[in-house]
Amino acid sequence: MGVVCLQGSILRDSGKKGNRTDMKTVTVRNLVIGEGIPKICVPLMGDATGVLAAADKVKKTHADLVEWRIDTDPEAECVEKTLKTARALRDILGEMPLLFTIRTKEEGGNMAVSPKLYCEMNEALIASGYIDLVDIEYLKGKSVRDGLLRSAKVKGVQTVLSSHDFEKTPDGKEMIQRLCSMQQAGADLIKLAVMPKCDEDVVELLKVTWEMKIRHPDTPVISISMGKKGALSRLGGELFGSCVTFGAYDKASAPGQISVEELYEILGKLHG
Ligand SMILES: O=C1C[C@@](O)(C(=O)O)C[C@@H](O)[C@@H]1O
Repeated sequence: MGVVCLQGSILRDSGKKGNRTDMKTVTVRNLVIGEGIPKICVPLMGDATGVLAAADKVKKTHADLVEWRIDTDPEAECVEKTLKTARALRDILGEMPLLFTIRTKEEGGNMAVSPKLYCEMNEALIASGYIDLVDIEYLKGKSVRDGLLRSAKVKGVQTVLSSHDFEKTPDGKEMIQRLCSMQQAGADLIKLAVMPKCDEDVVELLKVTWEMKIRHPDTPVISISMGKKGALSRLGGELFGSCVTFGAYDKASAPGQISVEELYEILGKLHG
């Protein structure tokens, strides 16, 4: 543990003492991600009827964007039905950005899916014109992720390369390497969610996030320390350099999520 030295090296070596960073931003519809208050993303879970009803309600909250967790839909494998729901979702959301996510079992989600179906579902949604962002799991491998990154680019869909560890928090060096590899793969946003076992794990994730902001600011980062212990990582993104925070509406999609309205209030207060 402890590969990242916050006070001593990062600030001095980078010559970036103070608030300056060259963090890039990503604009999705009217939403600028990567500057100011972290954007609040509300996951939508369950079957099509539940997702559409929740979308209608979430639209009236302070959410900035929504994540559609298709892996929580028992009929997710029917691509035709998913496209129909995507269209209805688009109509409800209007200009609110929509992130499409298949969170697979390997990464803590609900769907055991072959690489072939993973690609087919994502390709269909990318081509549909109904989604704005797509989550691509980094560990699905180079050919899967490169193919999807390419298709998304062609269709103007923005990409979130993601990596999750629901068991532990890897050491700082490994987390930096993972984030840098995802950055080099060419995603628009990169996301790392890990589980803390102790207080130091939370601090380590925050330090890693900070190091990315100072040393590797070319891609906006989303970082999460999950569970109750990691709450600070869902609130302190403006300082540490995490540009999106996931907040629950009625159902949390991961341990430790804070409700959307509570998040809105606290983020506003922290922003001052
Ligand atoms: O990757 C993430 C982050 C998350 O796991 C969280 O901890 O808030 C929630 C997921 O829905 C999302 O896809």
